[in-house]
Amino acid sequence: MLRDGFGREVDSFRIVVTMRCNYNCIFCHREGLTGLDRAEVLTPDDYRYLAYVSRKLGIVYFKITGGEPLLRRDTPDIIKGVREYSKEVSLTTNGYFLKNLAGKLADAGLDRLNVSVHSLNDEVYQAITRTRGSVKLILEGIEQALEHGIKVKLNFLAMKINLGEFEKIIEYASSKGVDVNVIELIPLGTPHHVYLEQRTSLDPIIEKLHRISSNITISNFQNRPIYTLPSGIKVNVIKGYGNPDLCARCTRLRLTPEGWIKTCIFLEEPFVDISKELKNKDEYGVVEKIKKAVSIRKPYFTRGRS
Ligand SMILES: Nc1nc2c(ncn2[C@@H]2O[C@H](COP(=O)(O)OP(=O)(O)OP(=O)(O)O)[C@@H](O)[C@H]2O)c(=O)[nH]1
Ligand code: SF4
Ligand code: SF4
Repeated sequence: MLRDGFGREVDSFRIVVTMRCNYNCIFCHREGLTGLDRAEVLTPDDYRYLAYVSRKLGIVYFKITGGEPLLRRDTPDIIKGVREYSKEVSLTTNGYFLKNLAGKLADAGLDRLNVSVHSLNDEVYQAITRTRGSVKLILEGIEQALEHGIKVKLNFLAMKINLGEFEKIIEYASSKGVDVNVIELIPLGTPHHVYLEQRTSLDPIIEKLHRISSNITISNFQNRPIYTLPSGIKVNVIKGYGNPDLCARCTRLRLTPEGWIKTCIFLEEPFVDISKELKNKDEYGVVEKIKKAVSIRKPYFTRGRS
C-alpha cells in the first residue's frame, strides 16, 4: 500500500473523464480543469491500463466523474476496463442520461452511483442547474439503476435555496432505500456572489440527524460522519472546506481528462502528467509517476490552517 509523507494511505483514484456538461449549475467547480488543455486524451484502454498497474500498488477503488461522465459514449467501456482490475467502480452523475443508460452501466460492472438530486421541486431544480430539466427524469433514471441492481446514493448540496427540502429528500431516499450525501457548498469554482448568497451552515441538518439517527459512525475515507436513520438509510455529511478531519484521511488521487494526476481538489498545481506512460503501456513509468504524485501529496487543511 502506498503512503504519502503524512502517513495517509492511497487506495483510490477519482477520474474526471470529461469536462463537458449538459448542465450549468450555479456552484460547479469543473474539477478536472487545469487551465491548460481540456481535451479528452485518455481512452478506455488507457484507463484499463491505469487500473491494471494501480492494483499492483494497492489502488483498487475508482470513481468516474466529470463534467458529466455520461456525455462520453465510451464511459461504459471505461467502467468495464477499470472494473476488471479493481474492487469497486462508482460513478457520479447529474442523472440526465441515466434512464437510457442504466442497463449498459450495469452490464459494464458499475457497482454504485451518486446521483445529484439537489431538489425535488422543478422550479428550484432548474434554478440550481440552470436548465429547463425536470427532476422527474432523474428519478426515473434512479429507478432504472435500482432495477438493474446498481447501488444508488443521492448527492444533496445544501444551500439557502434548497435547505428547506432536506426532509423531503430524506423521505424520498428512505422510500427507495438509498443513502444520501449532504454536501456543504465550497468556494471552489462557485462565483463569489453565489457563495455569499447561497452558503448555509449544515448545523441545523446535523442537529436533526443527531436527534433522529439510530447510529453514528465515521468513514475510513475522509473521516466523514455517517448517520444511520430509523429507515435504515445512511446519511453522510461532507464538509469539504476548511475541514482538517477530511484531509487527514484523504486516500485518493485525482486524474484529469488529459491524463494529469492532481494531488488535491483545491490545487491547480502540481500536476504529474501520466498520459504518455499510459499510452506507451510503460508499467515502470506509470508506477514511478503514481509514486511521484503520492510523494508530493499534502493535506490541504491542517489544524493550523483550517
Ligand atoms: N474537499 C474535498 N471534497 C470532496 C472530495 N471529493 C469529493 N468531495 C466533495 O464531495 C462531493 C461528493 O463527491 P462524490 O464524488 O459524489 O462522492 P465521493 O466523494 O467519491 O464519495 P462517495 O459518496 O463515497 O462516492 C463533491 O461534490 C465534493 O464537494 C475531496 O477529495 N476533497
Ligand atoms: S452537473 Fe456537475 S459538472 Fe455539470 S454543471 Fe452541474 S455541478 Fe458542474
Ligand atoms: S481538500 Fe485536498 S487534501 Fe483535503 S480532502 Fe480534499 S482533496 Fe483531500
